[in-house]
Amino acid sequence: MPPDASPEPPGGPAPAPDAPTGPGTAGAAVAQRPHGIEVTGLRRAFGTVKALDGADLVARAGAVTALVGPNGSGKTTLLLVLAGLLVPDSGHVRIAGHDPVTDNAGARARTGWMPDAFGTWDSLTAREVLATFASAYRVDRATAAARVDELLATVHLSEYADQPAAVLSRGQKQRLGLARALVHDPQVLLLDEPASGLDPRSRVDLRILLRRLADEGRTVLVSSHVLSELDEMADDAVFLSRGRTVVGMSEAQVASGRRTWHVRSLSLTALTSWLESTGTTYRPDGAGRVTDAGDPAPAGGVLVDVEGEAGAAALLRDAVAAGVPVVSSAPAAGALEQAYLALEEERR
Ligand SMILES: Nc1ncnc2c1ncn2[C@@H]1O[C@H](COP(=O)(O)OP(=O)(O)OP(=O)(O)O)[C@@H](O)[C@H]1O
Repeated sequence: MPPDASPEPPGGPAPAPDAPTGPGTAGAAVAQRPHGIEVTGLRRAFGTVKALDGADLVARAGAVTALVGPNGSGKTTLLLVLAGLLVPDSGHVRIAGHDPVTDNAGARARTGWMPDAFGTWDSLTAREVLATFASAYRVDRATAAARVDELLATVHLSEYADQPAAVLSRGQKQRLGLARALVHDPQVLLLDEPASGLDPRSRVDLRILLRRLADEGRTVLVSSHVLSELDEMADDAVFLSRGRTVVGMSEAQVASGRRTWHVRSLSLTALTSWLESTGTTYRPDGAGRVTDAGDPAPAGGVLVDVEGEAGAAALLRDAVAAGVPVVSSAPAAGALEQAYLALEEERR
């Protein structure tokens, strides 16, 4: 049996979650909900390798938080500890107010975990896989049957409901893994590289679903190497490096940092002359966008570093006021990617 496919959480079956969504109960449940994820000073070593070396993290309820870091920085180890599947050496963890070490069942009842590769029992049908997990989480039969059908539809697997999981493609298994993570209506979602193996349509669906789950008041923590994807879905970001949190940022902080913008003009000469006259440094965009080698005023673009979105707005305003025929001005890369690269640069 794959390690992540255990139907029964370690420490015994989880009690039913305390976040009912039925009519008349949701408001009270939301009001009582403890908030998000809190991690302080988390350490976990494998022999001499310090996978987590004093990591701190806060992920808010009602928001999608991106967990970002290079290979081997400890993201999966952190998610395994949060999911109650790995005991830390030291540190403090709260999942919706519950400690996964001292109250493993309580924490896991409130946590939906999607590993980077979802191992299923290949002889069970997709419906049976979800029903088995629902039963392990003590979801009552009638509720479970309805929720399984609803989740299969949500992840576009209804037509495979009665097919053995063995026939599912990698991307379809990922989607089944996402449904599995949601089967007990958890308050906190932990997703390790959820988009890997998904086709473009499924990635868009995933983004919309995660936004909806956060809007419902859940805490969503998602790791991915595809920063452009995280950019589009995350409200906050936590950067991990060598087992430590290097920085936690809100969306507003990420947007206000120094970033490279790509500015394109109908006349490259007019643009570069104006930038030089204002003392603004720029770099060629490397795109070879000159439209006509013989054109005395070819169109083209440059890269300019500016302070946040306010700096970009000021640059555009001043260029247009000076008569530069600007046709576009946009970030050269996503905010998370630029923040990540800047941090990497600092660490060298
Ligand atoms: N079970 C294990 N036994 C020994 N070392 C481990 C184990 N799990 C993780 N490590 C080590 O701990 C460090 C952190 O690994 P982890 O998988 O948490 O990183 P990651 O940020 O998820 O990496 P990636 O982005 O490549 O998935 C790495 O040096 C890794 O080799």
